[in-house]
Amino acid sequence: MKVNEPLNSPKTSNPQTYEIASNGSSPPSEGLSSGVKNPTEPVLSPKRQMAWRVAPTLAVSFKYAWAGLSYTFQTQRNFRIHVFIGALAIGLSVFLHLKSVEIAVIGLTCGLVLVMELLNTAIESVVDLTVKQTYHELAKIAKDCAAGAVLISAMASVLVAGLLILPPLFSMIYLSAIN
Ligand SMILES: Nc1ncnc2c1ncn2[C@@H]1O[C@H](COP(=O)(O)OP(=O)(O)OP(=O)(O)O)[C@@H](O)[C@H]1O
Repeated sequence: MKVNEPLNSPKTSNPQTYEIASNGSSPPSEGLSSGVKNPTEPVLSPKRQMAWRVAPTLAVSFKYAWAGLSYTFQTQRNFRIHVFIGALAIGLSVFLHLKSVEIAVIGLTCGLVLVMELLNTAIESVVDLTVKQTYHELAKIAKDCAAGAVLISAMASVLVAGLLILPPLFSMIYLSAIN
């Protein structure tokens, strides 16, 4: 796609043009060195000029991350259920003296479910921000796919728990019943 000078730049009699790659990536900056600004620059700038606010320090970044976790915990029932089940699974793994690598796999799987829930919440918020209370087929696809991602991760965690936790748990219950 041919792109002329950015809208906010002064018009010249011989406007320079550059090619935007068909895959959407930005053109090389060397070709823009003669005063023609790349219109995508504010978006791609490390300073993120499109952002309303950028966290100035690492501590502030953590504060915002905690705010996201806190929001999701308070508003999403499924997230609270997954936190509870995850804590239970890791607690049981330690109680049953599973191998370190097994506890690590269970921890990673529980973490994956929580991450998916957080991303699901983020996507829901962006979709609601975009379409508000109107129906849109693409909004439905975005939300349904995000919910599907959570479902897949939850099913994987059930499989992992079934393989790693249930056998030693049942043998412990069986042994304590016959003794
Ligand atoms: N703006 C919209 N346009 C079209 N369909 C929508 C829209 N908003 C929601 N939906 C449909 O309603 C379903 C439920 O929406 P909701 O916002 O509660 O997402 P959800 O993933 O079910 O939420 P949660 O993860 O909290 O259970 C979506 O999966 C989607 O199919």
